[in-house]
Amino acid sequence: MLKSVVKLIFQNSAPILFILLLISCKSNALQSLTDNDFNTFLLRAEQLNNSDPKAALILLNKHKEALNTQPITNQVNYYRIQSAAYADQALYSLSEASSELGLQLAKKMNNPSIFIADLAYTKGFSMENLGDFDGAFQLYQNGLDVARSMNDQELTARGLINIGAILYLKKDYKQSLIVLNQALQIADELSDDALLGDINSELGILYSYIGEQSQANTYFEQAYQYFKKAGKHNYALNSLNNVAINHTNQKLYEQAIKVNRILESEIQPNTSNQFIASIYRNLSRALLKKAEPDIENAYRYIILAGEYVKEVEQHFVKLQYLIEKAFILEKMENYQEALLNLEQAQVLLEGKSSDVYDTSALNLLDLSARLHYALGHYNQAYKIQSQYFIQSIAYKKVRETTEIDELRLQYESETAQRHRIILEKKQRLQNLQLQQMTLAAKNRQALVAVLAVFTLVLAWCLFRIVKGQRRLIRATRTDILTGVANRRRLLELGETYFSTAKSKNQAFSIYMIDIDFFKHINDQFGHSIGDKALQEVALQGQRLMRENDFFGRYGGEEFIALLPNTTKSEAIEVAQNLRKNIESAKWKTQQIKKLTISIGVTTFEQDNYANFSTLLKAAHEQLSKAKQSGRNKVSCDE
Ligand SMILES: Nc1nc2c(ncn2[C@@H]2O[C@H](COP(=O)(O)OP(=O)(O)OP(=O)(O)O)[C@@H](O)[C@H]2O)c(=O)[nH]1
Repeated sequence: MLKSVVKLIFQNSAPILFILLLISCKSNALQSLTDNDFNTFLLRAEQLNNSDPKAALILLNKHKEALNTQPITNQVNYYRIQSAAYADQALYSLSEASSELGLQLAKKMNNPSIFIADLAYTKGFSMENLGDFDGAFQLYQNGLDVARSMNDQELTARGLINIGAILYLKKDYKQSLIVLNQALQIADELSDDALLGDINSELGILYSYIGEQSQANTYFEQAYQYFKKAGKHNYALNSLNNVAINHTNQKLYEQAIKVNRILESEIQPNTSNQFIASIYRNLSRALLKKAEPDIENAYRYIILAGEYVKEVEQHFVKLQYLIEKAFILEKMENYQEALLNLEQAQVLLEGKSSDVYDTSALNLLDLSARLHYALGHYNQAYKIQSQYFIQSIAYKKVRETTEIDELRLQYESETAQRHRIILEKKQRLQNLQLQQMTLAAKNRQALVAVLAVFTLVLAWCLFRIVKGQRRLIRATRTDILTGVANRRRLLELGETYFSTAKSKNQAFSIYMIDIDFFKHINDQFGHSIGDKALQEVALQGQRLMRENDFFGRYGGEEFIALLPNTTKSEAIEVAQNLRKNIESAKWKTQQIKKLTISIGVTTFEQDNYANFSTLLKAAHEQLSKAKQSGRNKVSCDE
């Protein structure tokens, strides 16, 4: 079965070794097999592919001679398994060719078959990895049509996962989120651990793309657990690799190093080049960036990674490797060699217009300008820096048009950050130009004009940065629908209140609040009335809490209240008061005659809970108890 969504794939040794093995096995090939024997062998190959794709390929090749005598369905099935095994070894060109053979043969079949969907996904996956996103998207869509027409839920979910991945690669994050959630719904119904692992992986990557790194980590960790449950060791390790990359993205370099060391110890002779390269590249990056950089080892690992990158087919991996290496060489003050690496990277970048290359292109320009500056090529540095400035603005614009509001703000902050860095660099260059121009007295007037423009741009950009950051802070803390604090803000505050309570030895209580039978409101009056009800409850909830308490929306129809310096008995009293007031409230939304809420209460006192998340979990449990005991109730911990 194709595990199409995992981006870093395993179990591949050098293709040359693999070809030698194929040749050596050829002499043992069976000349002919009965239909039944052939089917049994295909089943074995498919099972083997789960644990060792390389061995599966050897087995498949052993029976290649018998293929021509087989019915068409068996032949198609053969290519389906073979192409999946190639993809699992990150041998994408071979996988693409094999799945194409399967699809050609499938045209001759009398009945439609789910094999076609599988083959289309595999071919699409290989194309995706080779950089052809549009082609891949089309194939995923074809496969999905087949899966749907045959009413195959698992394959439908796989199609959605594939499409979700292409969507985020094409920066359509909102649509990607929607499609992945459709897949999640199916996977939940099927309780399919492997599928759930895949979806969590993809959601992790999507969240990481939109800058929600801690949420991304949660998804990667969940993916790890699902894959372990599904017995997919390699995929579980892949999720761990994603965790490590995420740590690096979050600047948690020591943690990234720790996870990478675990991954390093898991490298086997048949681990894929792509995966080994990824571990070494990530280690190198973390070693370079940690508080006390270990440049020597960072260089050692990037060189090691280079040995494996050579064998990797993915253009993008090769490109990133060259840029990463140039970053290290810069730190080693080996500017010339760093530039040589960037020149090679530039060659790889040429003709690539896909969005995926945007950040690499920006990194390349940024570093290149720095290197030229360090080498004293000031004009060149200035030119490249300006190019960087223009491209990063264009990059920002493309993003702004395609994203939902909150995401856009996220990027505004990133762009503002980039602008700040550009400004700093521009300022450095400006100083430099100043020196040059001072020497050339004739150009003094021009210099003044340039400086004036720069100053204006500088002031304008600073103004934008401050404005953008303020807006961002507000938006990232507030729930869009109700205007009260959102989940992120609540969790941040909860952690703070918890540590204050712990250090001052004070009590701290929290409520987990849920509207009873809220689904009925949506079902009866529609979602927009449901939304209004949520807004009103949020308003009332905020109003009915005491001055120092904090009330916000946790998500869906769930709210949380944080009550610092509040003992259990006080908390219960306030909760009952809140519950009664909601029960008897008059609602502005006419359709709502009456609403009740259930409240789970937990109190931290005398170190009874280790941290905020266990306190929150306990409040959730109490909420369930309140629901079970009839709703419109307050339940508290012992
Ligand atoms: N209108 C609206 N509905 C939402 C929103 N978020 C979640 N919901 C709905 O809230 C409902 C929650 O339903 P359930 O979890 O089944 O619970 P319930 O009907 O409140 O019943 P109990 O909690 O068991 O008392 C679902 O129908 C969701 O679609 C939202 O932002 N707006």
